[in-house]
Amino acid sequence: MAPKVPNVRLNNGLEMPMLGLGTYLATEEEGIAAVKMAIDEGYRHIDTAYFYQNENQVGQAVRAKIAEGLIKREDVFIVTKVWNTYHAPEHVAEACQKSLDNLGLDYIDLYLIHWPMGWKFAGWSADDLMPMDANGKSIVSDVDYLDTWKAMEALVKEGKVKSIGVSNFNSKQLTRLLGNCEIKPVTNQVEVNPAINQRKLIEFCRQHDIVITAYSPLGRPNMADPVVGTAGIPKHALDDPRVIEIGKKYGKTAGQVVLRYLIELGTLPIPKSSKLERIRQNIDIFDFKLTEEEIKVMDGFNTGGRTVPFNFSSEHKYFPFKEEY
Ligand SMILES: NC(=O)C1=CN([C@@H]2O[C@H](COP(=O)(O)OP(=O)(O)OC[C@H]3O[C@@H](n4cnc5c(N)ncnc54)[C@H](OP(=O)(O)O)[C@@H]3O)[C@@H](O)[C@H]2O)C=CC1
Ligand SMILES: O=C1CO[C@H](CO)[C@@H](O)[C@@H]1O
Repeated sequence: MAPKVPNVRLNNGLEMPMLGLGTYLATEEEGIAAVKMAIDEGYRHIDTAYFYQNENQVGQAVRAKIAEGLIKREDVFIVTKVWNTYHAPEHVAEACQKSLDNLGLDYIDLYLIHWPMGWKFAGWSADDLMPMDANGKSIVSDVDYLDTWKAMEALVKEGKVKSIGVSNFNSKQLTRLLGNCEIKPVTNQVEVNPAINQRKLIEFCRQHDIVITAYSPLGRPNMADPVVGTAGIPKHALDDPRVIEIGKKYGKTAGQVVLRYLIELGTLPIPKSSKLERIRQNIDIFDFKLTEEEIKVMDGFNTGGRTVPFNFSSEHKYFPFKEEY
């Protein structure tokens, strides 16, 4: 039987599976196959984004599994995100509708502001998503994320999305949002892995009843990314003999130990894989627990180094990574 993933209760009373499938760079046939395999293996939470240009594939896979009778729509938690070029309130509803159309679904479980920084609107096609100046810096817009948020709240009221949240927000930005919103964000999706364990941001969010979704939970081993390359990739724990040794004790791989560590931290990891063996492994982490000693070993990898530093937008007034957390 496929492992069952526990749910967490969100601050709006809805539930969200504690682990999901990441899909960045899983496009075309690979994307469809990965999501189908994941659903077969027990995943009930899928993370995508307009920016990934694979909502269509995610939707195809989910709808196929519904048609097969394996799941019902309400059994699966679909997360997608409004991209930086669509922050103007007049673009948010259209961006959401495009995501719904791409997915072929009539509601989104969780819709996130992908980054706090708004960029210049350049169009709706894949080529329009990264407006850059001659120096390779993103061309900004001055939209305030509080205005974007109001448009997100309207989507909840219209029933197009069940929950809303943010991604890549720091604690100051969250504080400002919490002081100016009608609907609280249910999650902040940020990078969390042993190299950047985010203990302070996790504690801050816990105090405000916001769950942390952990992106790049494995530190993107061997992944070449067209946006940030491999330059930002911090040394990860996967090859470390101590982590491999901890895994042996439980009959688990180093990857499973890393993902379990993120669960112990209280986060919701969304590892990406398109390979059946890893899709299976990455969800099979709910039958063991790390000891305090083992958690200390994992804490020892924390350097604060980011896989996704996003430096080309560092001059934006809402660039999030200049604050400590
Ligand atoms: N909000 C945001 O700004 C961001 C959100 N995200 C989201 O988070 C998801 C996960 O993060 P991502 O950046 O993809 O990085 P991950 O840390 O999930 O790493 C993915 C890479 O690790 C490989 N891999 C998967 N499982 C294992 C394993 N058990 N052992 C060794 N290697 C493994 C995958 O290869 P293979 O497929 O060949 O198995 C892939 O190359 C994204 O896919 C996306 O959905 C990510 C970045 C930013
Ligand atoms: O979600 C994401 C996936 O990774 C990309 C580049 O590394 C990011 O731009 C983006 O935020």
